[in-house]
Amino acid sequence: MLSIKDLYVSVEGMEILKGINLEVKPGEIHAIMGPNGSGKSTLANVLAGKEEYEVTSGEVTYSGEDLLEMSPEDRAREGLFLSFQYPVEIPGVPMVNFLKTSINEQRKYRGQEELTAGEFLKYMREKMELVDMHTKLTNRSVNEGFSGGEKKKNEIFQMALLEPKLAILDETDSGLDIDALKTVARGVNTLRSPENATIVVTHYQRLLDYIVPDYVHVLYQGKIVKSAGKELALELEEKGYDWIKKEMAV
Ligand SMILES: Nc1ncnc2c1ncn2[C@@H]1O[C@H](COP(=O)(O)OP(=O)(O)OP(=O)(O)O)[C@@H](O)[C@H]1O
Repeated sequence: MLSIKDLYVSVEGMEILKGINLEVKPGEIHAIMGPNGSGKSTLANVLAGKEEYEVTSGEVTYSGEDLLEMSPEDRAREGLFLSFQYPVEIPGVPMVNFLKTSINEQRKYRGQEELTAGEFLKYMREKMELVDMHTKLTNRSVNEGFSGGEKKKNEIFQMALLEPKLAILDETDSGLDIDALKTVARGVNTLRSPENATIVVTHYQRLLDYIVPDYVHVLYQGKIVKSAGKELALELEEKGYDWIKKEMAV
């Protein structure tokens, strides 16, 4: 589904990713952990197609296509979803309009009929239940005045509606209370299928109690320096990153 080969990325002339290699197959959940500033969000942003990140070398293939050649819009239409570390507010754009447009854009691209207002509302209500979303939020402008946790939950709600092939969740757990964390995990787990994959960027093992990854990778100084099963997250929780830094120094 996603194949990253020797990816180098710079921002404002500074090299941040220094040779990332990662293979994600359908059905898999990968967790990316690592110290602050190691390049986790940069990786997520490059995959989403954010402009200020310059790919200086390497390849990224998504469903057999060159992802780096695709516009951010086409990436989204092809089923790539990124939840941001800091979701943006879009004042004046009602949530319902935003979501309906997103869904229908995707359906048009896939040659499917657009949903009518009634069909969309029915679909939206189903998904609202799944992630415990309130109409007091869906009746407002996108993310405007939402609390940190509400923004995160809203991202998962959008994900549940769009049913992406590959979801990249950047620090979805930050700012969530324990009940919201479980709700978010339920949303992610419901989407889990042999056809879909998820990459979760997180600092804390606790999220991985609920979204159980197949692989955990440690990103350090722009490279994936360690990959293992879910037990690696427990080891990191217990020991921190110093032992990995020491191993790298040797
Ligand atoms: N737009 C930018 N301009 C300048 N530097 C940037 C930019 N984006 C990222 N960086 C730098 O790149 C490095 C990696 O940042 P990134 O946000 O990818 O790290 P991270 O692993 O996600 O960190 P955290 O765990 O703190 O969220 C940092 O030193 C950061 O300051």
